[in-house]
Amino acid sequence: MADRQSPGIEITGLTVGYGERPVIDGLDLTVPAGRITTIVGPNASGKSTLLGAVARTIPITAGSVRLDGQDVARWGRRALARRMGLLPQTPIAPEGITVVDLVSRARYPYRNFFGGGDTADADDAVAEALSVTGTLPLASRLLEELSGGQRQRVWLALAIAQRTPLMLLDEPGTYLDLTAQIEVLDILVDLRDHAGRTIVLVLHDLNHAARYADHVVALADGRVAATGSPAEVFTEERLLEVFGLRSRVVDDPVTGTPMIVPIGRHSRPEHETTRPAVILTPAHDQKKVR
Ligand SMILES: Nc1ncnc2c1ncn2[C@@H]1O[C@H](COP(=O)(O)OP(=O)(O)OP(=O)(O)O)[C@@H](O)[C@H]1O
Repeated sequence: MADRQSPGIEITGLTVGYGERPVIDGLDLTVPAGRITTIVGPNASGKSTLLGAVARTIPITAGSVRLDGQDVARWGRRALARRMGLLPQTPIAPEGITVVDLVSRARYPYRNFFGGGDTADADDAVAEALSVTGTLPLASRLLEELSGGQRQRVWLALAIAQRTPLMLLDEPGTYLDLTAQIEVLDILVDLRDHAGRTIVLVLHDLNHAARYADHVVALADGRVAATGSPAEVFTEERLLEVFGLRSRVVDDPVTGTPMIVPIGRHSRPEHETTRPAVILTPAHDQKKVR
């Protein structure tokens, strides 16, 4: 499944934050090579900060991130960008850029100082990325004129066109309808299986994480609260502990992986509903019915 180029990540003693107080303090974590790892956790638990620290878009205070056993801090920008690509939660594009021009920027790390020197298959990489993400028909459109979901697909195309052995994706399903979210996750499985990529993605949808992850990392308050297979991490006890979420965990009828059924304050099994339904009619004429 994984080719020899797939890097695993080894994070040791990672401390990172934005001011005085670190968001992540002394975190140790191993991410397996050639697998899909999902990072889950409540809002503000440090998921994006962790991805940013791995990709070096956020400076770290202490600790190390090693890829293939090598400290990424020693690599220059281009060398790093040939090994890993980060799709952030809210990527920023220059104004007035077309889809094809934006996706072509993925090839920047392979060009030399004069703008040449990319591998012969550069055009293929861009065309293939546009094709698998369904954005080929949008190629000549301006990015700012696209819908949120179309834009999200274009950003994914950019990450794919970079052809890095390690892909870091922060909520790649944002703005996408359910069919498109599943399609994106299926594309990531293809990239793992056929291109041997190591994929790390932040997901809020725990059922998607349970279905698609080989490995799950649950963060809480900047620390690793649980790590392991979906079956190991997604238990009713852990979900309560990490997310404060009451739930039932059952077998997904399609895949057999854990399926999380949340219990809200107003969730009651139908047979326990004893209150009579109220038919809303003008106030003077309300009837209660069984
Ligand atoms: N640029 C920033 N400057 C200052 N504090 C920040 C910055 N970015 C994030 N933080 C803080 O760091 C903490 C972790 O944020 P982070 O974005 O990593 O969480 P997250 O788990 O990805 O959250 P979410 O699920 O809401 O996207 C939060 O308390 C947040 O307020």
